Amino acid sequence: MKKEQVVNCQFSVWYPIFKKHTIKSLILPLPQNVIDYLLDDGTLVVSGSDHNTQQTNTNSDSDAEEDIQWSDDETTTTVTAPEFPEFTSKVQEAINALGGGVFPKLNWSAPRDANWIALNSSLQCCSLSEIFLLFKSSDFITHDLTQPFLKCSDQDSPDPVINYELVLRKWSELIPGGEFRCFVKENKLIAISQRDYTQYYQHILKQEEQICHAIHEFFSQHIQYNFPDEDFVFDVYRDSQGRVWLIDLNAFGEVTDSLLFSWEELTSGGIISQQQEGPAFRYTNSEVTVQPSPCLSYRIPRDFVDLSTGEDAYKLIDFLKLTKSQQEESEDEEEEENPPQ
Ligand SMILES: Nc1ncnc2c1ncn2[C@@H]1O[C@H](COP(=O)(O)OP(=O)(O)OP(=O)(O)O)[C@@H](O)[C@H]1O
Repeated sequence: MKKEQVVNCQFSVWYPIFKKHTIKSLILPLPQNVIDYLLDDGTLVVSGSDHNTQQTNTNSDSDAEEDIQWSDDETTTTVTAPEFPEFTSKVQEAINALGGGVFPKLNWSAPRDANWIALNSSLQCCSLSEIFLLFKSSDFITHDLTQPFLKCSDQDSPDPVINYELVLRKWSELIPGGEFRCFVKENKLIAISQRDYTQYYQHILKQEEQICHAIHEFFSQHIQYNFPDEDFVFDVYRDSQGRVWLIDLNAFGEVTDSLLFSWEELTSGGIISQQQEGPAFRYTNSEVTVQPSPCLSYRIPRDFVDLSTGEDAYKLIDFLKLTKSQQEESEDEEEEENPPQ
C-alpha cells in the first residue's frame, strides 16, 4: 500500500465522486488550534459553552456555570476548555442543516473506539462538545492526526501534505446485519465480508445470493473505474428495500480490517483463483462461530485488559474473590442489623 492510496481514501476525495450513493455529509476544514487542542492529551476538558449557538437561546452567563471539567489523573492540571467561537458556530450550523444529529469523522476514521464514553454509548452528536469528547478519547482519531501513513510501503518518500477536515454525516440508524465490506483488486470485486462478524444474522444465510448480486450490481454500475485507484476496499449498507448505499472507502492493505478474510488470502491471488463467478462471500453462518467484538478492549482501560489476560490474571481473580467475600460479609452484618420486617 502506497501513501498515495491513503491520500485517495480521504473522505473529501471520494465523497464528491460518489455523493449520490452515500449518506448526506458536510466537510469543514479543521483549524490548526482545534487540531492542537485535540492532540493535547494532558487534559481532557469539555466545555458546554457551545450550546449558546444552538437554536434555543441560552444566555452565556448560565452557560459558564454549566462548564464541565474532567481531569484524567490527579496530577494533571485542569485548564479551562479553549473556546473556538467561529468554528463552533460553523459546526452547529452544519449539524442543524443535517437534521440535528450527526456521525462525526476525521479524514479517514470515526471515533468508534470511544463510543463507550458517550452518554448513550452512541456516536450520534448534537454539538461540538460531544464531538470533542469522542475525538479526544479515541485512539483512531489520534492515529489519523499523527500517523496516517503507518504501514505504507514507500516510507522513504516524503509524507504528502494533509489538510485536516471535520466530516459530519447525517445520522442514520444502520442495522449492523445490513453492512458489508467489499475488497477490490485491479478493479475487480474479489471478496465480500459481513461487516459485523461477531453476530449470526439469519437473513444473510437466507438471502446470500440476492445480497451478493445486489452488491455486485452496485459495484459495476457506480463504483468500478470511478475511483482513482484500482485496489481499494469499500463498505456498503443494504437497506430494508434491498437498495445498496456506499458507507466508506478504505485503503487496500493491512491498516484496513480484513474481517472474515486474511490479507494473505486477499493479496496472494488465492481468492481470485477459487472464484468461478462473482466475488467470494463470507458471513458468520451459525451461532457457534460468533466471535467477541474487536472493540471490546476499548471499553475498559488498557491496564485492566492486560491485567486480565496476562499472568496477573490470577491476582485479579484473587482480588475479585476477596472483594466479593468482603461484600458478602458486610451484607451479612447489614442483615443482622436490619432483620426483615
Ligand atoms: N451516518 C451514519 N449514521 C449512523 N451510523 C453510521 C453512519 N455512518 C457510519 N455509521 C456506523 O459507523 C460504522 C463505522 O463507520 P465508518 O466506516 O465511516 O468508520 P471508520 O472509522 O472509517 O471505520 P473503518 O476504519 O472500519 O472503516 C459503520 O459501520 C456504521 O455502522
